[in-house]
Amino acid sequence: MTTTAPRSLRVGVLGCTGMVGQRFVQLLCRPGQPHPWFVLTGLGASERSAGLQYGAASRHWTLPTPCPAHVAAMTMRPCDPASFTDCDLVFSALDSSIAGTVESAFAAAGIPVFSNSKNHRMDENVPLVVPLVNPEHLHLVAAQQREGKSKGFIVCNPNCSSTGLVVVLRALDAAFGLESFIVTTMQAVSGAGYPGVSSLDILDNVIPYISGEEDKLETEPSKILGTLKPDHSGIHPLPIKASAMCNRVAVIDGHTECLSVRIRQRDVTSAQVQAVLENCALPRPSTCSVAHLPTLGENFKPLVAFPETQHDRPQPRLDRDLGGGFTVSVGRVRPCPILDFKMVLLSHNTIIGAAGGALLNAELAVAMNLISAQ
Ligand SMILES: NC(=O)C1=CN([C@@H]2O[C@H](COP(=O)(O)OP(=O)(O)OC[C@H]3O[C@@H](n4cnc5c(N)ncnc54)[C@H](OP(=O)(O)O)[C@@H]3O)[C@@H](O)[C@H]2O)C=CC1
Ligand SMILES: N[C@@H](CC(=O)OP(=O)(O)O)C(=O)O
Repeated sequence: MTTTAPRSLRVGVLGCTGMVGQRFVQLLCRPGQPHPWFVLTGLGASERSAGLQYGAASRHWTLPTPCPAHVAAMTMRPCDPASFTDCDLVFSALDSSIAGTVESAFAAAGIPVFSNSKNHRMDENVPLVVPLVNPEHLHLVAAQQREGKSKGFIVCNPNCSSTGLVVVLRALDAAFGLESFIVTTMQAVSGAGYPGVSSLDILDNVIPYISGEEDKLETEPSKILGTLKPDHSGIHPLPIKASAMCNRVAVIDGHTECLSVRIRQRDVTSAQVQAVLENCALPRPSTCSVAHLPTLGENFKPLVAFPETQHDRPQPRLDRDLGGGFTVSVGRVRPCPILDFKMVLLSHNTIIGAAGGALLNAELAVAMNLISAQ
């Protein structure tokens, strides 16, 4: 099978007016460089936006590139499957208060859903996929299709802080065996959506609480780093102990995380850990090549490891756009006097941590022949 043949699937974006929804529009409709496989056909958000043109409904445009004129002129639809029957798949960037039921309704109606929301992430037969880490988990969708008697399904990407974290943890687990970790996050304001945290709360400040976040960082990595059961009915989670502390900081985009790990292998040096991170490669599932997905350029690197000489990296302003926002970065690798090693990592929360991750998951599903035109 090939992952490079041109395709033309019609896609919708649910929750298209928000921080993540706008990223979907940007990634799908780059000026002069439309997505080679996906044509943006349907846009949906709340009843407040239905019937408006996208340009008017998304008037709080938050990205530095303008909204493409042809998208600004599209008419918004309500988020029900009957309004998206012309779409072969949908991306969901819906508020979690509504995402659970809406996404289930689309899957039941036969429309595959690639979701950013937390609602279905830990469902037994829903794959929780970071394409740079566990692409083979996508095979779980067959169990959903059997159960729901529908060609629809739901694929989730994890919490935006879990995403960068598991790219690093996977490399360490594969090389040395991972036993436990402690992570402290410094999360950008774009993670809270629009309008998010008030400027009077966040300027000149750090807020040491993000509702529900620590629990996700302590549970999602075990599922993502787990093993697909041989009958593709679920995941055996990786047994790891985890502790997370999450903070909101006055950064626009890019989540920074201080990580300490305990590994199983003894007598490992910092130089060996550094070498493993520097040589981190894309996973190679048997069914397709992640390296040939159209959104990832030639020679894409999932992880950039800064050497000891660049001891003040990664930094969000300098490094969040590495690899177009799809590359995770790590630095300051050194021994930890309590666990074994400590380091700092960074990932773009609305690109690889949200819309970009879901876009790669959909490309992967197409490459694995899990999706057909309606
Ligand atoms: N921001 C980030 O870094 C990340 C976000 N996520 C998740 O992605 C999802 C979107 O996040 P984000 O873009 O930040 O959120 P925003 O608050 O910026 O956007 C929410 C979107 O949901 C729509 N919406 C709200 N209520 C309803 C409703 N009742 N029916 C239909 N649509 C509705 C809004 O439409 P309208 O404009 O019409 O109100 C808007 O399009 C959330 O579930 C979030 O948890 C996941 C990873 C990272
Ligand atoms: N809570 C994350 C973003 C987010 O929406 O996460 P989740 O999809 O897990 O609720 C942040 O604030 O940065």
